[in-house]
Amino acid sequence: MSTTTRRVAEAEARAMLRALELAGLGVRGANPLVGAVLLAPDGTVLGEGHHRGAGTPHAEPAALADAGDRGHDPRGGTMVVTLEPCNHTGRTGPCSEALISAGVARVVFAADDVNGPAAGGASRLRAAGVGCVGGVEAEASKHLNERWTASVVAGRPFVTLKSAQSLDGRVAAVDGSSQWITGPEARADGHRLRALADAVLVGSGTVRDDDPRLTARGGASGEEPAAGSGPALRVAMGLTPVPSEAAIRGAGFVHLPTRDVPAALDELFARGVRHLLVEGGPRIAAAFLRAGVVDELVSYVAPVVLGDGAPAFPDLGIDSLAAAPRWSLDDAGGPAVRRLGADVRLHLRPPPPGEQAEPVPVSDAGRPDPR
Ligand SMILES: NC(=O)C1=CN([C@@H]2O[C@H](COP(=O)(O)OP(=O)(O)OC[C@H]3O[C@@H](n4cnc5c(N)ncnc54)[C@H](OP(=O)(O)O)[C@@H]3O)[C@@H](O)[C@H]2O)C=CC1
Ligand SMILES: Nc1c(N[C@@H]2O[C@H](COP(=O)(O)O)[C@@H](O)[C@H]2O)[nH]c(=O)[nH]c1=O
Repeated sequence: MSTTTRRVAEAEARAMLRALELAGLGVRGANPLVGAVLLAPDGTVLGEGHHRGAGTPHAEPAALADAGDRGHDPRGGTMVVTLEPCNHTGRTGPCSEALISAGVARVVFAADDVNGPAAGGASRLRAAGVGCVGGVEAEASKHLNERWTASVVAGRPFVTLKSAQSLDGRVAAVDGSSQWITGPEARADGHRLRALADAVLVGSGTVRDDDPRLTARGGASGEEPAAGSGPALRVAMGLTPVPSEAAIRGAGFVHLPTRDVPAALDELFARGVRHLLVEGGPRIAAAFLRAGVVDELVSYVAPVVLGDGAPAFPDLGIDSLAAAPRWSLDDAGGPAVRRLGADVRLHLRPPPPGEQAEPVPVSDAGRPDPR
């Protein structure tokens, strides 16, 4: 191997590690976390980019744009990216075509794209004469997007669970009051979570007790959302009819008269939901946890003790510490632990599939089946 070839190979290896770092700046949801670094033929960095969430440019066009902003010519360069470039028009155009048009000569990517409609970028690039190498740091990229991949393979939305709880893990006081446990900064952040999702879901109990609107409003000031600032759907789940005067009703309202979590996810997926935010209440949260479909958890913890109020996640059937799943802090999209006013925000990822507690069979009453 010549010195130049070795230098370029080392630059590509470094660029992949940087691309993985950039990927982690994105937000979890309907799309995977992806980062990209564009190199000149001699290995110099021309541009960097990452995907910032569904509907925004993918990592490769972001890196091309960054190179353009820095006055660099991408022609003949190498795009180093953590996921196989997409080959379809989804919420944005195909990255394979963007790379071909830009005159990029070589693409080095980490993991294959498991998302059927988007896959095939590598073949398209090779057919256009672009050198294409996959599998570099593939395990690191797969680890980053483990839960997103699981949701795509299962053909269901990516599920974010949110809870706003007290120091002792309660989401309501004994009398059912819960507004507000957390302060304005944490609630504003919760509204940003809503805006990121395609749908926000609560159970019948929350509809009855809170009469929530579930819109993504401008935080503490409480103004209504700008048109199109999501979520597209507001969902009530449970057998109880939703009163005609309920605040959740209106354009984008869906009632799912079921207690079956997989059936609810199927229905929402069929309606185009790729990212679902579950806002509770506690029995719905527990049902999604029991079904093993929670892909990330955002918990806002307030410095208040509520004693015997409703626990955040009841009836999980966990009877020993050894059987309790241990979540890990997730720094994707910003620090996993953040101070928001008087409260703390925790961003967590579930244990890997092999270490998950088995889904608990659930009876018709929505409680764990004692069998
Ligand atoms: N602090 C926080 O973050 C939040 C707090 N809350 C608080 O929680 C309390 C309400 O709690 P809760 O009644 O548990 O509310 P839920 O929203 O969890 O509603 C529970 C109801 O959901 C329906 N349901 C649908 N599928 C299932 C399933 N698989 N398993 C169990 N139930 C299912 C059932 O109603 P049906 O009979 O119609 O089928 C059930 O009674 C209120 O005090 C509210 O203020 C609520 C949300 C967030
Ligand atoms: N109590 C509580 C939350 N509760 C959630 O907010 C819902 C009300 O939404 P809306 O009607 O749109 O304002 C409520 O039903 C529940 O899902 N959220 C928080 O960030 N902090 C809190 O302390």
